[in-house]
Amino acid sequence: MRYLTFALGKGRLASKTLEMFEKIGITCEEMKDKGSRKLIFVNEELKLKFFLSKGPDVPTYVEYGAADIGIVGKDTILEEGRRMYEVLDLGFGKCTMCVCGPESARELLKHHELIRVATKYPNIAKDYFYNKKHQTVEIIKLNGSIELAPIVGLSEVIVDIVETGSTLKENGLKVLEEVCPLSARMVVNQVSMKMENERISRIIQDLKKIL
Ligand SMILES: Nc1ncnc2c1ncn2[C@@H]1O[C@H](COP(=O)(O)OP(=O)(O)OP(=O)(O)O)[C@@H](O)[C@H]1O
Ligand SMILES: O=P(O)(O)OC[C@H]1O[C@H](OP(=O)(O)OP(=O)(O)O)[C@H](O)[C@@H]1O
Repeated sequence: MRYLTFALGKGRLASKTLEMFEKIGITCEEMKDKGSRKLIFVNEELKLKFFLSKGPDVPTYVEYGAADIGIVGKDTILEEGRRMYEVLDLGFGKCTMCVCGPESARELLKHHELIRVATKYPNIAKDYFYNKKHQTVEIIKLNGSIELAPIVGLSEVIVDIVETGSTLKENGLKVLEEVCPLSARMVVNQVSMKMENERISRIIQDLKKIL
């Protein structure tokens, strides 16, 4: 039997992902060592391999078949646009993609003014403004601390993830429009879904029972 390989993001979703797999008997003791710098873990008995990558790289590993299965946020799926099957909404990592800014930007959005939009998610922002709202905007890609942009005058608004809303609140910004709800998803390589259908379907069925 060949190894079934899982790509997991190193960030926020990691601990909930491991908890979820543990509930259906998929475990890897070694992975629980938080201090470890190891990136690949093997469960010889179950013939499983897990590796830890940056969240946005999970779809890349899955599309190319370096991983059979990935666990990743819906935001990353939308942003990366990779060819793979999205098979399950895992129900954790819930948050919302939003257009945010100071209250004063509400009018600019309403009147479809040519505004600047700072974001870590340029494809999601483009799709929202161009395809859904038919509004021309200038998109500026940032890599983090997105809330800074409207405060320092880089952009009028941002497109970013809102979970509790505290980052917005502490920086005097508001949700102006909601783009889409997000949560963690299980994704599967298209060839693996055929070649390893029995094992993968079993995992999906087991997960469905506990979700
Ligand atoms: N408050 C939040 N901020 C960001 N992401 C969140 C939040 N709550 C849940 N998520 C989900 O967790 C996923 C992983 O978030 P994380 O912050 O670990 O980033 P990442 O995708 O690994 O990227 P990076 O390493 O560039 O920060 C996100 O893609 C998103 O779906
Ligand atoms: O609504 P909240 O609960 O406050 O969470 C949302 C914040 O968390 C994320 O940032 P992250 O911590 O990943 O930092 P970064 O943007 O600097 O990478 C996101 O980009 C928001 O800034």
